Amino acid sequence: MSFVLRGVSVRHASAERRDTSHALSDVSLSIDQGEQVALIGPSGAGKTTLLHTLACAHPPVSGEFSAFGVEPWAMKHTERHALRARLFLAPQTPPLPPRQRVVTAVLAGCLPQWSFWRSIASLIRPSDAGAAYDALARFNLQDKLYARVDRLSGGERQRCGLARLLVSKADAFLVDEPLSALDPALSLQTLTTLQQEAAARNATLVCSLHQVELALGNFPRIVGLRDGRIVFDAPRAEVTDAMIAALYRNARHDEDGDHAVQQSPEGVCTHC
Ligand SMILES: Nc1ncnc2c1ncn2[C@@H]1O[C@H](COP(=O)(O)OP(=O)(O)OP(=O)(O)O)[C@@H](O)[C@H]1O
Repeated sequence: MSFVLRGVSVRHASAERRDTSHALSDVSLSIDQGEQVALIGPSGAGKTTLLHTLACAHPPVSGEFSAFGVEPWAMKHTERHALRARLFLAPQTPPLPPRQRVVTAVLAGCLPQWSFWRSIASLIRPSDAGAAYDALARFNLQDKLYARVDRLSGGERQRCGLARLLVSKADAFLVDEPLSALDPALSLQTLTTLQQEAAARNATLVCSLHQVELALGNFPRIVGLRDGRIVFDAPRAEVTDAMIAALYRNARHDEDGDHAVQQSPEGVCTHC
């Protein structure tokens, strides 16, 4: 089992003190090694928080959480650090130093398995440019190997961040909205590459997506989150249009207070 959460609640350390709500509330979830799971839900639902919790970045305020059979928050800091090397968290906006060459940025994905001295040496002369080239080629970015990161487009930067994941040796890929800067054709190609890599090494893939169609069309298991809670956790064949509509229903009222607005997953008002 990759991850087990039982009644997990998470509160952001930077949340306002008077704000007593939780970013995740009473979340229970089990994810097997090698499973591929899509997280969907409206903005602010808690998808990123859940991914960060799985990556051992946020300690739960209550509940039980284990990753690969151990409890990260009961471990020593150094042990937890070692555990994190098995988890690759790909944020929506990858933290790539702007003046760095793409090759160096991609090879940062190897740092958890490299020695200190090899890591330092690779900053001066990339120690495995071939691996970076191969990873970039899977996203059609091989010609950017020696480009500077700040000369990449948003979509290229996003795929450069994902190429890091390919060179890592992680056992779980935790990927936050990997397609937000990509056009539809590139989105499908990028998602396919991620899924193929996860399947080839039996890595667990948990991926948050705003593209509900892509989630339903490509992932065997769908978890719907809203207001920090799991609304449904089902095989894709069991996810109905009504479940999706309820997940994204926006019950806010306009200024007159009498016009309930419903939003589709793409944020288009379907009521008017
Ligand atoms: N650093 C933070 N400090 C305080 N509250 C936060 C922080 N990050 C997120 N939150 C709050 O936690 C809740 C869940 O946010 P989260 O980013 O996990 O949602 P999300 O589903 O990933 O949203 P989106 O689809 O917009 O990225 C929201 O209410 C958000 O305002």
